[in-house]
Amino acid sequence: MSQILWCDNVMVDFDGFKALQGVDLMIEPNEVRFLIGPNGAGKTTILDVICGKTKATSGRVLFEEVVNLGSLQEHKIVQKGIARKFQNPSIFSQLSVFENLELSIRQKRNLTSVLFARMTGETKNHIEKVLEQIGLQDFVYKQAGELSHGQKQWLEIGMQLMQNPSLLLLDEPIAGMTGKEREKTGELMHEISASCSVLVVEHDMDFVRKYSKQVTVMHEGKILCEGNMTDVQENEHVQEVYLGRRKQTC
Ligand SMILES: Nc1ncnc2c1ncn2[C@@H]1O[C@H](COP(=O)(O)OP(=O)(O)OP(=O)(O)O)[C@@H](O)[C@H]1O
Repeated sequence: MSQILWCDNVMVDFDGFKALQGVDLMIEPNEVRFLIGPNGAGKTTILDVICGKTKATSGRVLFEEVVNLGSLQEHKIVQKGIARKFQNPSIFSQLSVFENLELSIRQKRNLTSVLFARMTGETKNHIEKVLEQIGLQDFVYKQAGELSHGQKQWLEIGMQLMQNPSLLLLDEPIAGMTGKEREKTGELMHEISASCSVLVVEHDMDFVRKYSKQVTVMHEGKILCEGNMTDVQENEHVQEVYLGRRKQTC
């Protein structure tokens, strides 16, 4: 498969305001792609279109080359393998780390049946693998509400990973984190990319510089440029419109 996601000429018009004006974006399997741009550039809107929260006015979003996401409801898009972690964690504070992960398994089960059902070995293995990935193996029985801010964010990433996504959308994942937590999150994103592409919206340029390979810059609802961080920093249009200056480095 040559690409996991293809946004093809996507337009979004909010009552006459063109938030996206023909966005073309391709994400490859196992890629970590950073999406940057000034406030109002359309970053969140493109994530909203991908996960079905907002419907494109025109254009297509193809997933795994064949599935047109535009025709699907949000929960169907999740079932197809697209997970999204929003900025504010939506963990269950009263439940343990383990229970939060168990609840996230992609199955049509309600809370009671999940808590009281006998767990298969496969499920346990999956939870253990995710616990290790997110570095919470020593906090299995800790109440989620008692975790640190960074740990809560990782738990929520883990909850998304329990669904075995092919594409994970992250919205400013390091906001409010300490230096060490940021580092761990950067490493985690690359670890995750072994099994899943990651599209991450981020404002922290130091973090982007450190952990990016490919960066897409958006401005006024369009893709301004793409490339590695060095290419992006040297691009005059980026310096002009994104950074508001010319011939300087970001
Ligand atoms: N539901 C809506 N109705 C009208 N305008 C909207 C709506 N949602 C977003 N917009 C506008 O669309 C533009 C793009 O917004 P978006 O949130 O995608 O930008 P962004 O790049 O994520 O910005 P930020 O970095 O500040 O979060 C903005 O001008 C915003 O005000």
